[in-house]
Amino acid sequence: MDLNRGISTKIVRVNPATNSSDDSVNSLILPLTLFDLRWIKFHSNKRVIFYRLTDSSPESFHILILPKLELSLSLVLSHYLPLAGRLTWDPQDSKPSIIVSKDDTVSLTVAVTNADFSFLAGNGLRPATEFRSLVPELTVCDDSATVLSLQITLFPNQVFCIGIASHHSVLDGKTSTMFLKSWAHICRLQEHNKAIDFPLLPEDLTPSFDRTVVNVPLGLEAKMMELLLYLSKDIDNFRTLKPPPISEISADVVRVTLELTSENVEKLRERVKNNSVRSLLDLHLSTFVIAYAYALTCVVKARGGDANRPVHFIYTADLSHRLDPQIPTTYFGNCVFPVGWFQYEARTFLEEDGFVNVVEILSDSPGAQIGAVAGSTRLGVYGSDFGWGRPAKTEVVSIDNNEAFSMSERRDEPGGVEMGVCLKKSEMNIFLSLFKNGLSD
Ligand SMILES: CC(C)(COP(=O)(O)OP(=O)(O)OC[C@H]1O[C@@H](n2cnc3c(N)ncnc32)[C@H](O)[C@@H]1OP(=O)(O)O)[C@@H](O)C(=O)NCCC(=O)NCCSC(=O)CC(=O)O
Repeated sequence: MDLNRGISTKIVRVNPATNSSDDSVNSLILPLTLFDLRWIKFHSNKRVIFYRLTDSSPESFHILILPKLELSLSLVLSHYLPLAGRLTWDPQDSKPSIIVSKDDTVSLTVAVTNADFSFLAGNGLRPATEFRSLVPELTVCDDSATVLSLQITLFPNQVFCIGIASHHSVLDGKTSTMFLKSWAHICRLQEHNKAIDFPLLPEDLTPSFDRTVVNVPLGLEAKMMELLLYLSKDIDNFRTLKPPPISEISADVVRVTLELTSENVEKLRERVKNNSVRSLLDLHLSTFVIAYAYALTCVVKARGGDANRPVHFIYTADLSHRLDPQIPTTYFGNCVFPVGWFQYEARTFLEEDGFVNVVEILSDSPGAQIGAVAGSTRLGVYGSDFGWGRPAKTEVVSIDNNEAFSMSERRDEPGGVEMGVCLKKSEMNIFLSLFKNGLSD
């Protein structure tokens, strides 16, 4: 593993805890639904979450904290068994399934680094490449892929981070955050010395694996496989779980974290109301639309270039409460689907009213394709407390290669939005000046 700044690592395999009197944790097959299938050839979602410990030394991290994290991981995996399994596409099957076998484990990399936490977990400009070494890879081959891979990295001065790589066809943002909160919940029980052999999870964190709740018309899955074939860049080798190759991240790509306060959002909202020719009833002026339209307009303007060049933009919608019947909030699996626009040219964004134009577009009904906003302000990722306080910072690492934004709630204030953006340094400087100046206009 290429690790910056003197990281040392070891890899441990964590198995789902089994009750010695119960040998039922043997094997499990979980089919993919329509909403899972859309993501089978996607690159893994990668997130890193930084925690600041209160009173610890590297010794106590290894002696006390790491064992608690490992034990609670093993316990939580017994509730989330599919995460120990593999996405598997057998030659005789028309679609992949999740298969868990008796001795399946999750890979946990344990690393120690002397990188500067306050720099990496700050909001300023940071080389995007530095985050790669904090999150492990999934193992993917043509007919099989691991579902979850974890890394815990200890920094100097009582800080550690958890890096999570997950397969999008198994976990969407809601399910992956639920898993994280469940792990944190069980770890907190250990931390408070309430160690119980097999702790139950609260109802809102107990995953439901019942696939029959996804009630979609028969035949849509076959249509989805046709769509994937159509979108595949390698039609001759369609039956592979390997995602299309992506180019290496260039060394001049930098990451920044931006916040829009509720006041910023309100001001931008007023700007749309005052400048749009549309009736207010035709505008969807949510925080999400305002933030996405604003940031995207600044990115397109920062790149400049030919006003006729196409600009494709996309987001992912959670359909769980939009289906009839609705899907329970504890359902384990994807309920998200990508929504996108492909017919616009850069000029729409470059005009003086570019931001207002994009709000109007996002207010309309969509077409469909891949996603470019990772995360959501609704997932509550800053609520994942393992017993040492809320995260100091979270980053979606995987936005560094697909021009996506990440979104989450703000850590310290209600309302507004925290966004992550990765751009080449030269574009980033222009983007930041547009973003900041636009808020003070
Ligand atoms: C399609 C959307 C993005 C559109 O969002 P909008 O906010 O514009 O529109 P909306 O109709 O949903 O909401 C309108 C207003 O109601 C509020 N609102 C609605 N439902 C809410 C809820 N459950 N909790 C809190 N607020 C809610 C919104 O905050 C907003 O108010 P206000 O204006 O005040 O905010 C969203 O509905 C959605 O589906 N979000 C979830 C997307 C998601 O799950 N992403 C993760 C993808 S997977 C992924 O990325 C991988 C990973 O993370 O691992």
